[in-house]
Amino acid sequence: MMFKIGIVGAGAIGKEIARAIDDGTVPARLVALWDRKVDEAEEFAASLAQKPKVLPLEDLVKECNIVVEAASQAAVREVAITALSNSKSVMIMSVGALSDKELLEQIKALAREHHCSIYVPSGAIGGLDAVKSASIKHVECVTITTRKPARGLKGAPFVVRNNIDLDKFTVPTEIFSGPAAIAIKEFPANVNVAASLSLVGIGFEKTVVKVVVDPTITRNVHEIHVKGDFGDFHAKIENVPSATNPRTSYLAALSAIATLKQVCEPLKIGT
Ligand SMILES: NC(=O)C1=CN([C@@H]2O[C@H](COP(=O)(O)OP(=O)(O)OC[C@H]3O[C@@H](n4cnc5c(N)ncnc54)[C@H](OP(=O)(O)O)[C@@H]3O)[C@@H](O)[C@H]2O)C=CC1
Ligand SMILES: O=C([O-])CC(=O)C(=O)O
Repeated sequence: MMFKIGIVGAGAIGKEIARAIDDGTVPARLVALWDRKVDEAEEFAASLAQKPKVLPLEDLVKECNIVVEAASQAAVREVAITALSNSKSVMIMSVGALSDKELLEQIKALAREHHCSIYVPSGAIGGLDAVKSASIKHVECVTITTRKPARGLKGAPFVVRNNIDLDKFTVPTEIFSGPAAIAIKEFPANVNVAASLSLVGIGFEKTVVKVVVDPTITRNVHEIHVKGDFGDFHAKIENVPSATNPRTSYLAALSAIATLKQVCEPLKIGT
């Protein structure tokens, strides 16, 4: 069966995924895409060989069998519920939205009822396979420290509300430390990775997130530490920011592409 994919959100991640389907990296058809900037989406769609239609969510969902959300946390509810209610699987990039337990339970129930899947790519981090395995037994603590240059944190609600002038920092400075449940609301476009980590590990309340503004780096760095019955796990990734959105690491788009490839191919590797 040739998978038919629709993408909601044609920004840094959505466009990269679209190009990977268009050039055959993902063995599927890109049937439709949607973005609230409709004119830009039309122009982008026309630049692709597969000429996907630009359709609002309700229509897009009817055309495809996998719906990709690459828009925003606010879009997740509508995208996931519309897709799953129409018996279409969904891949979610704005994972922070799943800290809402009711929403998570609702979409899991819909997926079961309609025999569909909800895919959450590893995004901008590595090591979720190990954390998932470790979590079969007792895990004591999970911490993720996210370091970004000032431009990678601009506009975050925590930064805006506290009037933090990110450009004034001359040395790496921790501006936030707290549970993932709060971090993903305060930094919705910066720490979706902490949501994925919470979902596979010890949950949104116990996972600790630290956010550091670092004027000495140009990359988005995530460091993970996990301790449990299995031993200790340390991982550090230094991500190149995407060309069009400095908050988003390039690896997040590559991870989405790799996940779609895995969905479309028979061989599944990794925990
Ligand atoms: N899981 C992970 O590891 C990672 C997840 N992310 C998350 O993935 C998502 C996509 O990231 P990215 O591509 O960099 O973001 P961009 O801002 O580059 O692109 C998102 C696009 O979707 C549009 N959009 C937002 N809401 C809607 C909506 N309700 N309906 C239609 N279009 C909408 C935006 O329009 P407008 O510009 O008008 O808002 C924008 O064009 C973000 O939520 C981001 O935080 C990012 C990095 C890593
Ligand atoms: O891309 C990154 O480095 C991480 C990110 O923005 C997120 O998880 O929301």
